[in-house]
Amino acid sequence: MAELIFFSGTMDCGKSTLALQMDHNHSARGRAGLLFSSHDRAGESVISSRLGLMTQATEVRSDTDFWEELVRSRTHGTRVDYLICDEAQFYTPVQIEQLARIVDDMAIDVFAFGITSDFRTQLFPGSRRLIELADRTQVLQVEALCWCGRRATHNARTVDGVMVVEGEQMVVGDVEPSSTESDPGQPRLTGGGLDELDLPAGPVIGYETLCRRHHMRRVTAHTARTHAGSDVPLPFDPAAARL
Ligand SMILES: Nc1ncnc2c1ncn2[C@@H]1O[C@H](COP(=O)(O)OP(=O)(O)O)[C@@H](O)[C@H]1O
Ligand SMILES: Cc1cn([C@H]2C[C@H](O)[C@@H](COP(=O)(O)O)O2)c(=O)[nH]c1=O
Repeated sequence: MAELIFFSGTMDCGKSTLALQMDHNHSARGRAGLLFSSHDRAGESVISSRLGLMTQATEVRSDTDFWEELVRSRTHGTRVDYLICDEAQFYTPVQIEQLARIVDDMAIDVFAFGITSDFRTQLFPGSRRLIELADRTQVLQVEALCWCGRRATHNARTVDGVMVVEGEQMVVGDVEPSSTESDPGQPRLTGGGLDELDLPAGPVIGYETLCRRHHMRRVTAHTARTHAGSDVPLPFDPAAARL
């Protein structure tokens, strides 16, 4: 029986790696798959993993109709047994419904990968629809960690190193290595969009995975280091933080 499975987790927990591994394992057994992604950090029409793997994929745009895509593929005689759908948080709810219909009416497996919530801890509309419709939602086993060592459950956005809780829901970007204060290679925001070629113009946008406690208290690795290096107490009770 075909299934719609949503593999979810925070940023940087290995979703794209798993997406490429699943494609490899299924195709190695003679199954035929189609790969999709949307706004991958590495550019258009690819699925890229931080482990260095990168594979060509069809870019999902706001007007992409998965049902039409599949009908077209089949009309051209292409066999399709499964779909790999990365960055699924960026798909529209209607596109998620198309994926569910493909599972039920065409008996094609759909493996979707994405983060559930944004930097404000609110569900992406596409992820919400996936949680509502998926046969199974599977949280990835590999856990991203908060700077405090706890399991990271939330994604924080930083602007010029400062955690923010307001702004556009979608800004493509990467997690900052916690050891660097300011990475000139990080994406910058210019005029409402992301433009890596125009580095000096806008603020530096970064992401960091945090536990809920530190997300709610807005304590990033940088904030914690700053406070640890001074006499200023952390903005919370350290005894409570150990709980
Ligand atoms: N240099 C490295 N050595 C080993 N593992 C790494 C390295 N860099 C990244 N990873 C692994 O890759 C994971 C991120 O994989 P990726 O598929 O890009 O994540 P996601 O798609 O969830 O954002 C990290 O959690 C880590 O486990
Ligand atoms: C939290 C959050 C993330 N994003 C963007 C940043 C990245 O481009 C992707 C997530 O990619 P990953 O492979 O899971 O690391 O989503 C965003 O646009 N808005 C957010 O709130």
